[in-house]
Amino acid sequence: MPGRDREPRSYYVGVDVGTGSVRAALVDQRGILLAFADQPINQWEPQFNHHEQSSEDIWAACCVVTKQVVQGIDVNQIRGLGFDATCSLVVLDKQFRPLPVNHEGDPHRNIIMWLDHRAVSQVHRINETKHSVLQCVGGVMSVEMQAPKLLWLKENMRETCWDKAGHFFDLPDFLSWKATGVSARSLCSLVCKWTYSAEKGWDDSFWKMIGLEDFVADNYSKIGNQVLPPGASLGHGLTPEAAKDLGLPAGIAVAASLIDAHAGGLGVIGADVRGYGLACEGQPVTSRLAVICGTSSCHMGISKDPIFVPGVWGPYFSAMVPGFWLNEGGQSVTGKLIDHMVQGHAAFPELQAKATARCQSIYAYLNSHLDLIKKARPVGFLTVDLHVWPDFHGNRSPLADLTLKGMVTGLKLSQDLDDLAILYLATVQAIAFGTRLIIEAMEAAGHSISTLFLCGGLSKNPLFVQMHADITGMPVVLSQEVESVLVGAAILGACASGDFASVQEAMARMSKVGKVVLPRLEDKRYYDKKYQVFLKLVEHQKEYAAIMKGD
Ligand SMILES: Nc1ncnc2c1ncn2[C@@H]1O[C@H](COP(=O)(O)OP(=O)(O)O)[C@@H](O)[C@H]1O
Ligand SMILES: O=C(CO)[C@H](O)[C@H](O)COP(=O)(O)O
Repeated sequence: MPGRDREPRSYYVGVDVGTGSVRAALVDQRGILLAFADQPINQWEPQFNHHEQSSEDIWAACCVVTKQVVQGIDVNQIRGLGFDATCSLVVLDKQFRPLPVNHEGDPHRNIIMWLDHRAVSQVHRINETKHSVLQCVGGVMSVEMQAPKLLWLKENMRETCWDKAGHFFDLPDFLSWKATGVSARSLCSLVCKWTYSAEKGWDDSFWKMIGLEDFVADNYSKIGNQVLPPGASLGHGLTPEAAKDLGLPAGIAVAASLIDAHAGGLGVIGADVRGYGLACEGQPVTSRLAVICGTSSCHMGISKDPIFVPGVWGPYFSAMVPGFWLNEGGQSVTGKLIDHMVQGHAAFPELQAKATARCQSIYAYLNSHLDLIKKARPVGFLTVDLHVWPDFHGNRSPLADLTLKGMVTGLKLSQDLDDLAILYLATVQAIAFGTRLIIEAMEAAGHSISTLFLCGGLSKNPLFVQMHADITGMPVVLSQEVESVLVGAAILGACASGDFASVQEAMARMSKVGKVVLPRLEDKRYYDKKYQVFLKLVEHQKEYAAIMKGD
């Protein structure tokens, strides 16, 4: 279109803090990524099930990647900035300095990560209260939420942490505070991880009942008594100090944030699907399930009315798409489990050497190796006698049982590359069966889902995507921009800038279909049989536990 290039362009910066790395992108009004940068972040595991990070490290990484993506452009064209991050707990003292969350007293490590399971005893006691707030987390609170972690700090680190703490932030809210000096919390974090209700606010009786009456007494000032919808513009925008750190102009709009999975949901769920022949075309957006697959997988389904799904978090009002209720199913380790299985196998050094020699990622190599050994049958049939139960870090949904463990049946004496490749395949399939179980629970409670929208690091793996299509029997939509979580973060920045009237409008303009992967329906019988075995595995695991508990 003549003259179009001369129009001043508007850019947004999205920053996404995942478990393993920080990513930033420069995104335009059509949702196109013009620049991308990433940087790994430190994690500490001082003891089993304790996982910690550093808010200073993470902020420094945000600054590095943001500076990289805006290099060479006129920064005055940047209209807004949005953050998303994992729902980890950041602890600061009364002067906003990091406080240690560990007995070693290392103040650098002031974050209890989302996957930290130190607060098992606390979460059991919280669940025993049967308080009504638990109805909005699937009936059972997860050890990965904030209330049990806060109680752990009070009971285990009273003098060194609890008494000195001035501010407890969800990581996405910490980032928006750091950028603007505004400590208002996002409705997303508070509703999904802190038991806040969009309609009723905090429930004093819950905090008193679990022994954290301290928050009630000081009017929730340490955990948030000002709450804003995701995408709302914060204060006066980017402070001069943060602007210098990030390499952006002071005063640009900064949005109230989202948890990473929720940003992924915004990045994919609103795309225009016309012309792809999908069952969700012409149907309400509630027929779509966004699945954000990174270290963990999160299954985000929305509805017009609240739906209570046992073992699935929510219903949360307006926590992702404004005006809709959200249910969030999840698997605590998916990418992390695949990495664990592959890296722990005896043939891993051989795999690494061969992949490096071919300049391929280990996963691209494994996928081509499976193609080589599958012979005449479809690749998925290589696991006819090898089955995996994937809950190596407990089950988040729909069983909501953190005592569950991983299982593998069908092991042989071989340790070669074929063996590694087939174990990897069985693990990928087990994760997809876990998704099927979550979808069945959501549908039994009233959701009606026809199409999956995948994003996150694992959606770059074609085998992972195809197995999700084959095992759920649903088409999988992949976005035009692989880094859809960053598009979601940029949508927040775009909303805060005022360039779009609503999150829905920004979603419709900025998220786009890239590719559709259809299920191989001819393999359905085989996967139905494997699913039967999958369900038997957990049944048997429970039987074993009962036998061992008996006299
Ligand atoms: N190109 C790829 N092929 C296969 N797996 C990938 C690829 N890229 C990332 N992954 C996997 O995705 C997971 C990390 O996803 P990511 O979205 O980066 O996680 P997080 O947001 O938790 O940091 C890892 O398990 C990694 O192995
Ligand atoms: O609990 C979650 C969202 O509600 C996520 O699992 C958690 O934030 C980690 O995300 P990721 O796997 O992308 O690192």
